[in-house]
Amino acid sequence: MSQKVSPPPTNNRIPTLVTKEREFSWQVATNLFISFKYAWAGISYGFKTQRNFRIHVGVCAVAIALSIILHLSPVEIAIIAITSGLVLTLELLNTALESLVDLTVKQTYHELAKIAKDCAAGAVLVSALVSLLVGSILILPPLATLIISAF
Ligand SMILES: Nc1ncnc2c1ncn2[C@@H]1O[C@H](COP(=O)(O)OP(=O)(O)OP(=O)(O)O)[C@@H](O)[C@H]1O
Repeated sequence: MSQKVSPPPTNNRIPTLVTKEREFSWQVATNLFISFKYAWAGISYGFKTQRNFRIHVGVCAVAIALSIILHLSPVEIAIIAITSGLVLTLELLNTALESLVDLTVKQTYHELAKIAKDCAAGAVLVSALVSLLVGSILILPPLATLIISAF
């Protein structure tokens, strides 16, 4: 089966897409404070609209709190913080990608839209499972010791 292949972009077309002015953007943050404001708006949108994001925030907060209460080593706490941060980051990227797909195809079915959304959701799931595994390995033994010693 033959497939149509587009030619590579010619050199004189590339610079228009890579200018500092970002002419295709509707608005550009003018300073660092405004950039933080928009980043916070994204996190806030994720928290308000995505049930999975709220669940992950809760689970990550409990995992980090437990690792501090159980006096895990700084490296162990850092590992739990990194894996937690990865899950939350991927959840926000998943939300961003969902919005982009919806913006592109609206309410029409498209096989590529399905692949994009399924893969993004899969990335979140992989990170959540790894995070669960890491949390269980580091938190469960000292937690079990604490519970047993209490009886
Ligand atoms: N335009 C589309 N074309 C084809 N399949 C789609 C389309 N929109 C959604 N789907 C399918 O429906 C599933 C659910 O879509 P949705 O937009 O809720 O994404 P999601 O990643 O499951 O959402 P969330 O992360 O919020 O649970 C997608 O994983 C995909 O398989």
